[in-house]
Amino acid sequence: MTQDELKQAVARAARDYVADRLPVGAILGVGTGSTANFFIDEIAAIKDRIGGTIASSEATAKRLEGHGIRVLDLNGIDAIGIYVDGADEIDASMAMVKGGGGALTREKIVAAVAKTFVCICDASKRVPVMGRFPLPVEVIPMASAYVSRELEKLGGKPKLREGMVTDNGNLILDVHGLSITDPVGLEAHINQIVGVVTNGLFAQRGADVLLLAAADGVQTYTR
Ligand SMILES: O=C[C@H](O)[C@H](O)[C@H](O)COP(=O)(O)O
Repeated sequence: MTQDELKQAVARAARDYVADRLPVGAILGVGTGSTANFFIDEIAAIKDRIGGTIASSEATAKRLEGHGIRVLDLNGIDAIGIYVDGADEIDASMAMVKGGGGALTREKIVAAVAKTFVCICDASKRVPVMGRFPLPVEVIPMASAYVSRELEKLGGKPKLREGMVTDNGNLILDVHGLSITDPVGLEAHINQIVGVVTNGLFAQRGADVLLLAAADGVQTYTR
């Protein structure tokens, strides 16, 4: 199976998960990226039972609206039942690296509000130790050089993502060369550097459910 076929399979499994578990009329959080895009296309078929969605990026909002799926303002709602999103890496503790598409901050906000975080991935994303995928860090533009120096002190090699401005008007530093053996500690440590908006480690609030697609089918893991 190609990687796209695996993404399609896991997106279908996530649609079924939502159809089974999200109460009719409840709010669904929707992630960003190529796997999330397959999921958005799948949920068009069940849009009448979804009360509305919270999008984790402008691109996701546009795709949802293209299917006639209602996109709401997070400030107008107080609960999200399920949040479905992809990841760049996920480890055995269900901690993730996210932000390959630059949407990490809004994704982290939606994840914080959601009752259940369902991560959807193909099997290539599951790793024993995270860090091979460069860790994205969203920074306030005027602080990018300072934050880079601070990240170097942690042993990383930050690289400014060329041509990328986030939906929030900020920059992304991709930190190479980390071996993330303490995801919770590293997430907290990087987030306290002045000028960092947030980093792509989702460890303090990891996934609750992982739907993982491999050639022999989609497996479900729970935290
Ligand atoms: O900012 C992007 C998100 O964190 C994505 O969920 C992540 O990069 C995975 O994307 P994809 O499904 O395209 O591999």
